[in-house]
Amino acid sequence: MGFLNGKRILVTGVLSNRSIAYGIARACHQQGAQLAFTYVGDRFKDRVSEFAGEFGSNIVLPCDVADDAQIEATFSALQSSWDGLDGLVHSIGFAPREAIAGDFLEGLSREGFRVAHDISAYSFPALAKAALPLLKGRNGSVLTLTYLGSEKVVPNYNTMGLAKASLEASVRYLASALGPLGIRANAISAGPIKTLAASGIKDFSSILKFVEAHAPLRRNVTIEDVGNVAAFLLSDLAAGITGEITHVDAGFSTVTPGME
Ligand SMILES: NC(=O)c1ccc[n+]([C@@H]2O[C@H](COP(=O)([O-])OP(=O)(O)OC[C@H]3O[C@@H](n4cnc5c(N)ncnc54)[C@H](O)[C@@H]3O)[C@@H](O)[C@H]2O)c1
Repeated sequence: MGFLNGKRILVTGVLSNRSIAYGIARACHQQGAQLAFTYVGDRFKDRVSEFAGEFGSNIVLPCDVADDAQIEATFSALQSSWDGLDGLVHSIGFAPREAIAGDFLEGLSREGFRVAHDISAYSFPALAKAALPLLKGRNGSVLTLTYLGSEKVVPNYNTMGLAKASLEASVRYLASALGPLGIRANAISAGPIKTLAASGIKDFSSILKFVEAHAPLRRNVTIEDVGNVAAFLLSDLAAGITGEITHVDAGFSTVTPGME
């Protein structure tokens, strides 16, 4: 028996066993949740199905958030397995490579900005909207993943920092829109973790070293650290928390590096 016993949670964004979404799925499974998963692109279907199997799930649905029709189809398909949803995990981010490398203005383009915001920011409220019929009446919640680069300048994060700022604003607007229905919206601002998405960011390993040297806990966080907080935020233990950005970053965002 765990604190998510009987809860049904849809997890997007599992791509590898290093994905933050994988850590979230594991923690939710350990706390007794039933899980469903999405994947992008047919070639990843088998891989995500294997991960789903690890967590006792056979609900694995295609969902490319760039495509409105796929978003709709995901929730119609989910409805044929589940009559309701208690949690939605949005663990999705993408920006074209030139938008997350080097000089901010050199890498800036209308198309790079559009894609980063479309995939990494718009998709969260869009998924929440599509999930609403299933979420209604169950006191559930929606959760996304953000990063410090929205609040402060982080080298190379560039256009993605702008997209994350938009994503964080959407958490507050979603909290306000969904609150009267008893549905909560939150984000975790995770410290840097070596995942496939993170490897797209230039010089990511130097960020990991810097955080380890300066964070109050003198270490980087893991997908277990993030997963455990996600499970808590998705549960009734967090019934009074909404519109909140919770930092799971070993305290890094609280210090002025070099002056700690
Ligand atoms: N790794 C970090 O250091 C870190 C820190 C803070 C926040 N985050 C955020 O965590 C989230 C998950 O990233 P991760 O680090 O686990 O990397 P990851 O590469 O494991 O996951 C990124 C996911 O985004 C999905 N995705 C990309 N384009 C998509 C699309 N069009 N439709 C649907 N899904 C799409 C990928 O399939 C993948 O599953 C992202 O929002 C990322 O910005 C990561």
